[in-house]
Amino acid sequence: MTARNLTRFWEWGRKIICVGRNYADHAKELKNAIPTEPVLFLKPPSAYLKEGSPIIVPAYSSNLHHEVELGVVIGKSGRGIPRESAMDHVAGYVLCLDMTARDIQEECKSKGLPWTLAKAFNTSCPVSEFIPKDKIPDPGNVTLWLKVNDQMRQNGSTSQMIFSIPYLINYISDIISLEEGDLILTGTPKGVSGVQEHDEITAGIEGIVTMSFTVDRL
Ligand SMILES: O=C(O)/C=C/C(=O)CC(=O)C(=O)O
Ligand SMILES: [Mg+2]
Repeated sequence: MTARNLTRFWEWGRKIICVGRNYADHAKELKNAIPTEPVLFLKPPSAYLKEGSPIIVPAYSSNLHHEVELGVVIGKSGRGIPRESAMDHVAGYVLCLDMTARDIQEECKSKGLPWTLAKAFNTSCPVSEFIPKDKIPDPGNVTLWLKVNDQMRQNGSTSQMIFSIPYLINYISDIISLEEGDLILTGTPKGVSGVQEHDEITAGIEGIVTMSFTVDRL
């Protein structure tokens, strides 16, 4: 695989590994305890969505939430990757939305069931264009923002992450081997809220990238 192909990594069919509750202010807004180790879940590659196509609210949900997140694109495979060399495995970044059927997630949590229906549905992972690694020299200190219909809902810095990107790469790769083209979603800052059919979501990494998606129902 060449670096050129990696700019369309979402077509490779690789894993999407998501980290939850990685910002204390978001954990608190959903009344969760601050985690002492990363909370992980997965999305399938069919969750990817590129600009130009709408986010589809799952028919079984009436409370779809946005979560803006920094995505880390893996460029070099590995398992048990030491924290010290973790950044050598990063090819670049994307801005991501971890679209979440919050009502279904609450139901799953109360029944002790996995979050698959809430997190892994088609179009649940809108992504920006690929951002080469050198465009973000310090991914631990960028501002993520998200607006719905031009109203600011989320605005936070990756400096607020509980577990850093090197920590996450080390932790995840001890459990799940990382491959070229995998994507790690690093969690969302506070301000998650509901979206409706016809809403427009705009999000950005300050000074680096912006993206927009509309919301639709089938
Ligand atoms: O535990 C909850 O109620 C919700 C957790 C999440 O949805 C976690 C995330 O996806 C996140 O923090 O980004
Ligand atoms: Mg999330």
